[in-house]
Amino acid sequence: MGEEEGGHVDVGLFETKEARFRGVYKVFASTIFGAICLIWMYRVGNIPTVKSGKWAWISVMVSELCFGLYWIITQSVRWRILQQTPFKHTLSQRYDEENLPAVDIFVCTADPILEPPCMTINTVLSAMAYNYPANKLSVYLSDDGGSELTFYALLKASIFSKHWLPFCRRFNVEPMSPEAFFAAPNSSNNSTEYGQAWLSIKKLYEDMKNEIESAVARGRVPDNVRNQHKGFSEWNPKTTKQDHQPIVKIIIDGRDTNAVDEDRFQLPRVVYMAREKRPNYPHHFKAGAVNALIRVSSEISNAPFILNLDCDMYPNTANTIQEILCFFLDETKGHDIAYVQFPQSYNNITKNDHYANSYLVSSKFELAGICGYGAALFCGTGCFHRRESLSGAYLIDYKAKWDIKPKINDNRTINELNEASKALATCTYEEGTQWGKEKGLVYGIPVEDIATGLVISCRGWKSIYYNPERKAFVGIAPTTLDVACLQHMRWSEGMFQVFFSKYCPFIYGHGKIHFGVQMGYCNYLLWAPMSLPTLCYVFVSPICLLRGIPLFPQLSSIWVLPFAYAFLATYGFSLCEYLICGSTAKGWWNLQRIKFIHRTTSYLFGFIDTMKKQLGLSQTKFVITDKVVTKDVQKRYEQEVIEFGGSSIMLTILATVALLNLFGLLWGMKRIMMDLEFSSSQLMMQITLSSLVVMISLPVYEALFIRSDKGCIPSSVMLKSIVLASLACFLAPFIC
Ligand SMILES: O=c1ccn([C@@H]2O[C@H](COP(=O)(O)OP(=O)(O)O[C@H]3O[C@H](CO)[C@@H](O)[C@H](O)[C@H]3O)[C@@H](O)[C@H]2O)c(=O)[nH]1
Ligand SMILES: [Mn+2]
Repeated sequence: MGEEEGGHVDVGLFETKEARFRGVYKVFASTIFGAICLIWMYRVGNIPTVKSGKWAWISVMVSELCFGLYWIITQSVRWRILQQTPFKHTLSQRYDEENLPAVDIFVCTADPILEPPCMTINTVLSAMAYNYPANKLSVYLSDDGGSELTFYALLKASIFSKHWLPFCRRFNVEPMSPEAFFAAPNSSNNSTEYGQAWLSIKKLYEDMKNEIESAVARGRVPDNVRNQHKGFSEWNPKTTKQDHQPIVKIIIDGRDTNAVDEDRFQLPRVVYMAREKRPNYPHHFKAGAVNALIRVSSEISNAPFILNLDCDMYPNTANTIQEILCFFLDETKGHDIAYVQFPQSYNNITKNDHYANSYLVSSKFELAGICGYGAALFCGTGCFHRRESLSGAYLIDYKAKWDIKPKINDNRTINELNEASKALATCTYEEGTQWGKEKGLVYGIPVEDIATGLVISCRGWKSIYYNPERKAFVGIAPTTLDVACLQHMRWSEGMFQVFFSKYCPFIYGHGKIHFGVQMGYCNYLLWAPMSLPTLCYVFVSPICLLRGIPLFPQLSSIWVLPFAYAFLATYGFSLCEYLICGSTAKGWWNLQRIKFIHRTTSYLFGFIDTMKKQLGLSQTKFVITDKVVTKDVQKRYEQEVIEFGGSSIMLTILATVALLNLFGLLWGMKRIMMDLEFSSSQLMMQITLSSLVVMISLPVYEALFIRSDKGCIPSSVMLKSIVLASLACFLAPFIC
């Protein structure tokens, strides 16, 4: 039964294959579903009639109802996992350079301190170095920081590109990001042509990097440079991140035949944009930036395909554009495709991934599983869009227009183009228009990407999730718990807001997207509320343990089986999935810890913030993640030591849960040892649960009581959590 043949679904420029063994999985999943139903039956049938323990029982029952329903919702993404294979060679046979469509690449940055300009230009340089006809390639940098430092860095990068691009071309360099390339161990040999070129290009890079970094350290660009480029006249002492006029500067003009590299090959177009910002106008964060880019680029190059990138996510493979064109240009199915999303990968993951940043299982199975129903999640970066789909078109109205000619014959001067574009990047431009609603990225939600992807899918478009063997885009993952929690808080909050908004997949998507996609979205949209049942479980169970109130069947009862089976089977399966992705068992254990931490802290605050927003008590915000690490922190990161610190409320909750379960465990053990008459086996499952929490919290105890480095938990948090946990023990008789 079950083993399905991985058959060909179609032929053309790309091929789709279904993963095997899904039939076996369906049988397995039904056994778990059976166990969940039995657990629910047990709970409903055994509600205590006496007062003591009744509410605890009911709260655990409701939690289990939530866990069960959430498990059911997450099933759709495991039923039809698709793998895509593009045929680049067929593409190159059918399309010569002349016929290939133009591509616009957007890079977003928002703060020269949190996102160092050197990092940003590495992304720009990698994008410029795509192995793609330069006259068809334009790179736009949106600078929401409105910083002359970023502009300066981009100017420097445009000069360096004249050497870097030929170097990449000559030696087929990958990754095309100079920083990543030089950081990788290399076997350069000074005597070879490559060795010589390597040395001299490295020196050029280091010089440029030093100049940019020292300007950033001083906080301003050198005066002599300022006089060399008239672009700097846009900045004056009053210019701030929140208050400045629109700035658009074409740095390399794609039409200019003199804009060539040292091998006299044409350079791709490079444009700097800082949209207008005024304190009394909402700017809608990244969504606002991308929408301004969509308009500005339509004025300058108007390429039919757009690649969206975060400043920290650099292109890692030179032929990616050819690969995605295989999807878009496929004769039979290509015209339905709105976007092609790649997984997010990071280059700073440690061996056992102690912040669980690699999202291995999501990337390999879940996201590919949603694609099984014809849709992909838009994840903000590493995504190629068809311009029309991003500008609000419905599939029905769309006529294949990919062969729109790039605007090479535009006779306007650079200045005229700059000025015309500026008008599209003002604060007032969007007033009374459909931008942010029907057009472009959706406003008002901190995960603009997820909401936008959903809206596009509901307009009839298909989308593809493509996970190639070699990572196509590589970024920087958070290196402290604080940043990781902030990011997850924004995500969980944003996604829960989508659930609550008019974009709720079950309502907005009803009849427009497959039910499997609706469920697939909810896998992520419901992170925030799932914090409540988790917290209930890890608070109520140890408190009842302290009071000697059993919440689970005793070991001799047959009802233990569904509990044990549901637990062991789901976690066993999750471990297998993780190991199949090629990581370690310790990595899986770390993932469980981080999930536990997020569910008890980040998601709780994400939930609270969503509620506040629903009640009109707070506004949408987007906290940018810090991409800079100090040496000290970097060292602990490499040693896989968790960097606590940051929000003390989150840490207090975390420490209180850890201590409460420790108390519960010790007390429960004592009960068993002292009171043999007491049916100790009734408490065994609670003891097991608390010991699991204790085991997973070992680094928390360590950070509370043993560590003394800067990444430990501060003593004020320690005191607060001891008081809170003791109070909970003390109040236990009144709570349960
Ligand atoms: O006002 C803003 C705020 C952010 N950004 C840019 O948005 C990107 C993502 O910001 P980051 O702080 O790195 O957030 P992440 O959590 O790493 O980003 C993920 O999640 C976001 C939604 O929460 C998506 O927008 C991103 O594409 C996705 O990579 C960065 O390039 C920023 O420069 C702006 O351009 N303007
Ligand atoms: Mn990021």
